[in-house]
Amino acid sequence: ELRWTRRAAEEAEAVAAISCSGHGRAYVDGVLDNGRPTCECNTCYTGADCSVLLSNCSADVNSGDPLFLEPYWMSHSSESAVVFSGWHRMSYATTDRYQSIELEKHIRYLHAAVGNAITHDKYLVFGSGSTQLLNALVYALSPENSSSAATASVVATAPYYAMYKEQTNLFNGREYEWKGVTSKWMNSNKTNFIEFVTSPNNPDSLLRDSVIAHSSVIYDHAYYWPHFTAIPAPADGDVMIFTVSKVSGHASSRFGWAFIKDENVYNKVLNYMQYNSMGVSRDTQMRILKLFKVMLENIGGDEDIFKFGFNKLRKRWQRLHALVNSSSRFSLQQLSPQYCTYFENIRDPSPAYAWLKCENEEDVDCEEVLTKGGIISRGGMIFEASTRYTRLSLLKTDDHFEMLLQKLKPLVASSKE
Ligand SMILES: C=C(NCc1c(COP(=O)(O)O)cnc(C)c1O)C(=O)O
Repeated sequence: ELRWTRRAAEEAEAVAAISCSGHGRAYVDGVLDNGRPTCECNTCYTGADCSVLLSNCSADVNSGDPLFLEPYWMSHSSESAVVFSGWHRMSYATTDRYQSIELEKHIRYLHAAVGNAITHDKYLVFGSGSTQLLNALVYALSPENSSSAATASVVATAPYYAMYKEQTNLFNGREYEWKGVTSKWMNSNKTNFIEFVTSPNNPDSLLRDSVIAHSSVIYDHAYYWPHFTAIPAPADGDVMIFTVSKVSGHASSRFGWAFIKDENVYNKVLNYMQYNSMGVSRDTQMRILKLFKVMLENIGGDEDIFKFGFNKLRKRWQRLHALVNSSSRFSLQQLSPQYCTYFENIRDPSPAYAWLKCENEEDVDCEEVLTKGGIISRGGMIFEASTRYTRLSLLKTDDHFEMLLQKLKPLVASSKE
């Protein structure tokens, strides 16, 4: 017999029943209109119920907002819901590391089930988003003192995820300094590098490895899941970062984790977390635990989230690829079918992002070419690549992807011989 949870359950179900015409969402914490949460519409849709399609509205495929997984969770609503009591875990910490023991266990179970990482010989630290762990690890891998000779040089191979540079420069620690792209240092006898390696890479989705000998490497495996790539073998880096934003799609829950082999590096990251935020929200940890339990229960079955994500992204990639290949104006990164140890077969590409190149001589600024055609993308400059490239996110809703194709068609057609 439900007692104190009934009102919360009734409220959540009433809001979930607000349809927003399938082009938006209402949330329990949404802005109220006459006491009822309003619909928050997908790009280009408006009206009280998101039923109005704005004319001349741009397709926004800029951010890697992982809404492609929203339908999965809506079809697993009862298993994935969580109710919080008003007194749930009010204490700052019930363990010395602010970390849920059960969530630690389930993260390791998930990696073991997917086979994308070796974790038994590594320490595990949580972050508020993997974004928080990026600088925690730069700090932990930098020398203790700040004598300039020992300052760590932080680098990445272009094109790279801009956060690495922007965050390192903003935090501007005495022990480390952003030193640009790896190509500048390939034959240098300089030491003390910290190299960010994103695999699969953002923006081009290619699998990568370190290129600077003897560097401390931060492997960012945000996308090393079967949704986005074949899993040829489990990753086994000394420092590996993952994020719930891309594996379950819950970007706004702000939860990431790092596996760290070296105990000293691990302790320095814990120290950083103590002074930066005193851990990650336990509300978030409880929610993520529930989500991971659902994912683990469905591994290998018809409701496997990785099957869902892979099939969705593979179809999107195939449709985009066919359109782009129908003329010579644009080209995409080359991705080949590859054997995947998770699906135990050779699988098609299903990248998170399309790395689009403008091939016509006059189209020197590809982002601008698309902007004029009504597509908001992320230009190559941000990734320290040529302006001839721009990134298209394939991670958003069906509305976003369909609008992308609709706006891209006339641009592709405009150069058909
Ligand atoms: C959302 C986007 N990137 C998220 C991201 C992140 C951020 O993850 P969070 O856990 O959501 O903070 C980390 N690493 C890589 C390689 C990423 O691409 C984007 O590029 O649009």
